Amino acid sequence: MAHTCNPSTLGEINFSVIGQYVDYLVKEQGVKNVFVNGTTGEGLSLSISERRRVAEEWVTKGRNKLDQVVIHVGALSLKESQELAQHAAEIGADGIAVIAPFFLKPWNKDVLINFLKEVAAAAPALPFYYYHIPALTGIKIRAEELLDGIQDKIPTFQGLKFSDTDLLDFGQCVDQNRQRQFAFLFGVDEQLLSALVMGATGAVGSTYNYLGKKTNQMLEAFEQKDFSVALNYQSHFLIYFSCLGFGVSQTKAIMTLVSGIPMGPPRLPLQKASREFTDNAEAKLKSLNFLSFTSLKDRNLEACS
Ligand SMILES: CC(=O)N[C@@H]([C@@H](O)[C@H](O)[C@H](O)CO)[C@@H](O)CC(=O)C(=O)O
Repeated sequence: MAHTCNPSTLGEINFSVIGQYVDYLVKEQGVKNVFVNGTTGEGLSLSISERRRVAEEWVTKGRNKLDQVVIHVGALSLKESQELAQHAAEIGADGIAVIAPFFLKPWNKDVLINFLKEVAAAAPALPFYYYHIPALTGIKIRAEELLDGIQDKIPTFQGLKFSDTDLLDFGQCVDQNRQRQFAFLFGVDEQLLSALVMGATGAVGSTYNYLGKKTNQMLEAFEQKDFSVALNYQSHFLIYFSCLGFGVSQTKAIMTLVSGIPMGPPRLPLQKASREFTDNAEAKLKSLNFLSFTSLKDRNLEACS
């Protein structure tokens, strides 16, 4: 999500750079799938009308350029979630994703499914993804448990966006659904290689905004069974970047440095990355020759916007 650069205000969204952002992802990073209004995009910090407008911009500006625009429509209010789901269908999005409501919480799998089912029903023609991110929602229901029989309740269920480090749970999700054509999209970028081994079919993450090209090279090495090259990418780039800091504010600062597109500060309660962080990041990026990209490769990666 791009904001204007005035940290003393609410952090208004700078819609005008979304077209440029699409072009950057496609041409410079080889990323043609986007996940809009999720964690990195601070979707839960936006008003409903802002979320609608951001979704519209990505769908419009991405037309004939992006392969898939999936809109995160999760909200604490079922009605708001349904409104956003319906809106995503109306504007021609390719899918919707939903996190578990995290204030008044579903206390077991069936209750959570009941909530998800009602949201999915508001957009009955759109593929539906469950966005599993327990560290942020506090909902610890295992994804493997949730997936058991989910298509009977949610016929549009298409896959899982798994943003958790529990690779046992992830592996069981894959293993127990081998007969189904689900997408298993992994969301902990620094563990992607391990998740590929467990059967991930794609990845959604913040770092693909600026490491898409490098990650595509890792995916290619993995497909070629060139594991030492793949491991080299994973350790040199993703683990290295985790030392820089992977918070939403830091991602925006790094994205601005690498892409040249002003991402602006995040909205309160998040704080802008410190000057010290940005200077340090810039020096490291320069030493890695990371401040320019040229060629591209198209893979099953999604950037979070
Ligand atoms: C908690 C968090 O922000 N997780 C990120 C990761 O991409 C994360 O930034 C990365 O693995 C670095 O830790 C994504 O899973 C979030 C994401 O996909 C989104 O923005 O919706």
